[in-house]
Amino acid sequence: MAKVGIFFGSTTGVTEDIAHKIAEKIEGAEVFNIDGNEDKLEDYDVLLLGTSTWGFGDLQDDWAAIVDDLASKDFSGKKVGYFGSGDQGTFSDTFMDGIAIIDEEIQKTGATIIGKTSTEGYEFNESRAAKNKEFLGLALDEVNQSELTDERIDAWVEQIKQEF
Ligand SMILES: Cc1cc2nc3c(=O)[nH]c(=O)nc-3n(C[C@H](O)[C@H](O)[C@H](O)COP(=O)(O)O)c2cc1C
Repeated sequence: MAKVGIFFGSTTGVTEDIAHKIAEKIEGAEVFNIDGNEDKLEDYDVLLLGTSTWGFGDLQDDWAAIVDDLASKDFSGKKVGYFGSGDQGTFSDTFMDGIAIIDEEIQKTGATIIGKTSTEGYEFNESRAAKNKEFLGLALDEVNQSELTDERIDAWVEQIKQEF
């Protein structure tokens, strides 16, 4: 069975809670704060990377501290999925941008990206994490659409399990 590692960066705990919810649905998955655990990324076949976005389109601080190191890693043979939390109302021009900043580096590692999702059902102007009506990963908005979070997680986990 594929070894699944879930790594989050979270400033106020929102993405951390989401990481644990995802872990509950994937047998054997292990959860880590990316802060201090960057070296553990190597140990898993499937990496689920979770971040929030701060400032205007800035990566969450703990990810920002290590994101430049990612490009030098060899993740060929690994599958990588992204999940993020953001606010599509107040930050409608930079919704979920953090995911895209991580993805730019992961693209250099040889990993296969899994878990893209439709942008249908969201209302935002711009997102670096959205292309051709698809997000690079799972987009969650606990500020404006918290009632949709559980069903979005369920659907995404079912989707990525098919892609492991
Ligand atoms: C000052 C500030 C800036 C933010 N900037 C963005 C942003 O640019 N894009 C976005 O999608 N969300 C933005 N957010 C929303 C947070 O990313 C969101 O609340 C997130 O769930 C926080 O997750 P965390 O506690 O795991 O860090 C911002 C929130 C605050 C308070």
